[in-house]
Amino acid sequence: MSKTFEELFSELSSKAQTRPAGSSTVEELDRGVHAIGKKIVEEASEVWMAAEYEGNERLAEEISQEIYHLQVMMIKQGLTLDDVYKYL
Ligand SMILES: N=c1c2ncn([C@@H]3O[C@H](COP(=O)(O)OP(=O)(O)OP(=O)(O)O)[C@@H](O)[C@H]3O)c2ncn1[C@@H]1O[C@H](COP(=O)(O)O)[C@@H](O)[C@H]1O
Repeated sequence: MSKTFEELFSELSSKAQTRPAGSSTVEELDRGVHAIGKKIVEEASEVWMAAEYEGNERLAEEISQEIYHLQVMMIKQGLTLDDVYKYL
């Protein structure tokens, strides 16, 4: 099911609070900043490779994953959307 950036952030924030069993977000938050940072870097390289070699469908998917991991980092560190938006 598709969602907006804001809807995803709201969903992930709720999962961080309620910690439902089986949530990949809860697992990633528990792995910590170092592990989340590695996912962000890994996905960044996948975005790059998709743009160069794999076509726009794959690129869109990789960008969605990067957005997801960036949002997990925001939540881990207690950032709000406005904390980031103020720099846009
Ligand atoms: N959008 C995402 C999302 N994007 C990425 N991921 C996680 O990131 C992992 C993908 O990382 P990898 O790139 O290592 O996986 P991969 O198999 O190598 O994938 P490719 O890059 O090769 O395509 C997945 O296994 C998920 O754990 C996501 N996990 C959850 N969401 C959404 O977050 C919400 C909450 O999910 P849960 O916390 O699982 O309930 C739901 O709306 C989900 O759709």
